[in-house]
Amino acid sequence: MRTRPGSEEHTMQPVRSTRTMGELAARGLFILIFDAVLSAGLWAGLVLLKCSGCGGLPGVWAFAAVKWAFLHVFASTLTDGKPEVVLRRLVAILCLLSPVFESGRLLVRPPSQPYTGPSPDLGTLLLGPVSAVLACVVWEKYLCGDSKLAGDDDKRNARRLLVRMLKYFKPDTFYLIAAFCVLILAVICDAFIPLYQGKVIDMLRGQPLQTSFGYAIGQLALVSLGSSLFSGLRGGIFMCTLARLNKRLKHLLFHTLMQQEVHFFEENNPGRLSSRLHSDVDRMGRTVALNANALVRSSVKSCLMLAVMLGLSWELTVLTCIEMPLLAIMQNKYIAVSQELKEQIQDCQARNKELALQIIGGIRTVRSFRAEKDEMRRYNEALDQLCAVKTRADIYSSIFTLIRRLVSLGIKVVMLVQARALISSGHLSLGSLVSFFLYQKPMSNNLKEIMYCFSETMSTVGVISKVFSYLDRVPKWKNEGQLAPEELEGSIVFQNVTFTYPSAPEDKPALKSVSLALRPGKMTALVGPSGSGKTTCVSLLKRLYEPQEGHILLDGEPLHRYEHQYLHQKMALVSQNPVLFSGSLRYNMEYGLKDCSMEKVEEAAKKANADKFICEMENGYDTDVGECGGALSEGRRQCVAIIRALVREPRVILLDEATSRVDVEVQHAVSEVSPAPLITHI
Ligand SMILES: Nc1ncnc2c1ncn2[C@@H]1O[C@H](COP(=O)(O)OP(=O)(O)OP(=O)(O)O)[C@@H](O)[C@H]1O
Repeated sequence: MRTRPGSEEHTMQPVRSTRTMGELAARGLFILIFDAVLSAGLWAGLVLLKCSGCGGLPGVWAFAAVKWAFLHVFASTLTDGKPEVVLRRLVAILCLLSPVFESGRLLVRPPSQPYTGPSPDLGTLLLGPVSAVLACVVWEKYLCGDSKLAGDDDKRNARRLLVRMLKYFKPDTFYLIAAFCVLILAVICDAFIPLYQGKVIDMLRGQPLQTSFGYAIGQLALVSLGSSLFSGLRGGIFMCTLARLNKRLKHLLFHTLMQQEVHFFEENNPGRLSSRLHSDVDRMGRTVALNANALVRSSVKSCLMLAVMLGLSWELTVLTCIEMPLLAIMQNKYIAVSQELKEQIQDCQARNKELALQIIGGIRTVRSFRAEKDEMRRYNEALDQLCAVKTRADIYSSIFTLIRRLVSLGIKVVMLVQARALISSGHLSLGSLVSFFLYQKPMSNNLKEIMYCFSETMSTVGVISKVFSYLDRVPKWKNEGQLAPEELEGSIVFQNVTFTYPSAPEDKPALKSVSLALRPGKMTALVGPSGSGKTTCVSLLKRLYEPQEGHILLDGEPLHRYEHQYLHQKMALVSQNPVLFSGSLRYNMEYGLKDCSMEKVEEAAKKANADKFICEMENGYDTDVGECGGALSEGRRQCVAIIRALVREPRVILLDEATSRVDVEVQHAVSEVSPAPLITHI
């Protein structure tokens, strides 16, 4: 299997290891000294120019921006142009602390009191660097940790996988453009609904003209109608695009699976492959498409709402916005933990599904050994494991929800206090406050949705990577050739063939330097004790595996030079346990043949002495064989498999203990009609 995209990056030497902690601390100290020099320079300048303040809050923000640029250049010079993340973080905190603190001071001051600007006392000057260093140390030591570099690689990897996933939407570009246009129209209408609601409320308080009241109601009705119409259209187009993507991806994955060598299916059991094909493809398409939709919708809506909210009250907007970074940090931590748990849940679910399939599929064996209780216990244990992981995930989720709600509640209380002050000072009308609150809930929902989309998309990365690893898998077998001669004699030669099953140890070959020749038109029997390699010879002839050494020649040409379809038509196999597919007898008999006439099928059935029992069946050749041929006896299943081989008119027929359960007449008939049968297990 190919390596995961981006996995080569894990071999990169982390920057941190090349620079010691001592060096980092020294660089941090230099940055702090330079910051102190810049701050002292500002105050000295203000004193010399005899300025009473530094230009109010805009001045504080402007100085912070200039300081950021200077400190960043200084940090780059110290680190050969590549400052560590921790140093960049230190610079950012040093520059942001003062303006954020001053903005908060301006917000919580009583409206009657004028804003005085920052004061140059020693305590305030020291507080900035000390809190910045503390914040960086806590972040590095307890929140970020050594896993950060690996995390960066994972994120890069995730981004690459998501970009690749988005490329699969290319054939639906037209649908997507239409969906996003309608989405933006829906969002614009949505964003203006609370504003018009507030306007209508303000009009209810005064004595407005009938016409202007009707006009306001009309505007509200119009945006509401637009919102409903465009939202419906958006949903419809997105779902349609998603269905098309799912179909494409499933087809592609199924096609890739069909190309794989037999050993791949021995390594990956059918339950897991089926789950990848159905649940995982569905999940990855749904997550990426719906999250892209939600992300764009929420982002556009948030920007529009933010603009309207700033217009209503910038003070309340700033308070609303404080909630965001806090929630983002918590969400980030939660994603890291929940992602791991989600993967564990998926693995447990896949195992349980597999176990149930195995037990139900083998119910006859289970019953005949009276092993129901054992199997119930096994399944119960598997369910307990799943339950334990789910409980852990639920506990983490509850703790996260609790903390998130407490933070929101605290901010809401501060907002109410500020709103009261603004209304009493006449800076805010009641209608505007109602509008603001009508915006606030959807705004925070939008932000939550953006964060949720991010975490949900990240948690699907594991699933996407597994599906892509199957899509990228290069089958480990030789490409088929083009040889398809009209005349084929059917002589087979094994020349010094050595073969070890891929899953077996290398020193345990199933065949070792085997040489044999099968002459055309003659019956050859392979006889040997159990495990001596008779079935292996047949599997190699059918190219289910490739020998590691030696050659198998058909009419003097290596098998892989023959065209796939041709080879399997000329060399038909009836295996030990023939597999039939759900459907009619006829469907199973002409399986894999494009234009097979009924006459051919009947002729083959007659040759195998089976037409009598088929005609006796209720619907003759159209009789349903049940799931995997379960409605037929084992002998009849073998008969159908023999007819399936004969209908191909093969030059060589391989009977791998294929007539063990059929009547002597059938056995005789088969050996008579087969041009060159190779019979094993006689
Ligand atoms: N899919 C497989 N993976 C690994 N080893 C295998 C596999 N199939 C068979 N073997 C091993 O290869 C050897 C030859 O097996 P094979 O089935 O060819 O023997 P056989 O002569 O047909 O036996 P029997 O008469 O019991 O059917 C055995 O040791 C068997 O355990």
